[in-house]
Amino acid sequence: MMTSAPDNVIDVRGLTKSFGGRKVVDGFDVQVPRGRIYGFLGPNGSGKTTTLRMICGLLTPDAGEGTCLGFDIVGEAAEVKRRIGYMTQKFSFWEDLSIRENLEFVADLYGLDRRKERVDTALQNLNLVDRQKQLAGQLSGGWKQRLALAACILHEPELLLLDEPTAGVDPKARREFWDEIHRLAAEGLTVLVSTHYMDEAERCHAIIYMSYGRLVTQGTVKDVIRGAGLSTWVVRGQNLMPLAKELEAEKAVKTVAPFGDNLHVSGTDKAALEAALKPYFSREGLSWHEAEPSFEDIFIRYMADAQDNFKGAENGTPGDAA
Ligand SMILES: Nc1ncnc2c1ncn2[C@@H]1O[C@H](COP(=O)(O)OP(=O)(O)OP(=O)(O)O)[C@@H](O)[C@H]1O
Repeated sequence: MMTSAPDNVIDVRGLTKSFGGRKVVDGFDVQVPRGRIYGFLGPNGSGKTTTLRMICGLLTPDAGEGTCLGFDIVGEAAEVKRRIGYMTQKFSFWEDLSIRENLEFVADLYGLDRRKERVDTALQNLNLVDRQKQLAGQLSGGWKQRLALAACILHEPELLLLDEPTAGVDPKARREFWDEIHRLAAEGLTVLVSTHYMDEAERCHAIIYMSYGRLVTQGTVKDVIRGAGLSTWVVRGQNLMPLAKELEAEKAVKTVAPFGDNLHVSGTDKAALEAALKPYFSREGLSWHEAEPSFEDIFIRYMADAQDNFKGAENGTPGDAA
């Protein structure tokens, strides 16, 4: 068993996993310090769920090693599972039980002591007290997701692994959910949360970006934006899509993305990008200015890079390209 720095709640190295001979996680390293919220990003199928499942002892890696909460993720998987809260993409409830009854049921299922106290605390923390008698089957997406989080924290875990917990819920419910995540982190809970939402990534202390089973970049949002070495120009005008097509054909242009009446045009070689765009500057009806790349520009860039690196891959995983 490897030793973990005590402040790193998650410390895994070289995690590798194949399904049917196809490598979906490939030598993945990650360290997450205690009390921090880490966002886990990457395109669909990049291996995030598989990684989360290896970290929490639900899936045995083919190679690599590591600790979660100081326990070996393979040899002591049962200890890891006992101490974490894992919210999967598709959580389910007993639809004809009330919110309170669902939580009581979970508490009984896991043989938890202090059942009433735990359920009351979870209801209070997730603002579910007034709705505790409502049937789970009648709840909207946002309330269901709150109930799922309440069920996840009932056993007072030290680490929460959340797999796209807010997919499909409205911005207000998402904001409330994130308020709760920050409150829990302030109490010392560590959170690793996979998401496709850029605004959620920006709410994290740091992010980890994975593509084709590999770590691409990690750090604070600011670090990641700076480290991407991307230059962005914004062009404003009407009917920009034909122009977007022209710009995409320019070698120095990595990505072109429309935002209302604007196009964000990005490249990794600042001078080459400016030289390529110069002939367009004099076109009538367009105004150009250089801008800070947005977080989304960075991710579109990384996705474009990954596609270049794995050209020929049949359905978007590294094993396909091999
Ligand atoms: N049990 C399994 N058996 C076979 N293939 C699997 C299994 N689990 C995952 N995969 C495949 O591994 C790849 C990575 O999947 P994974 O769910 O880890 O990605 P993800 O990054 O979480 O994707 P998403 O953002 O869409 O949830 C996908 O191609 C998926 O089909």
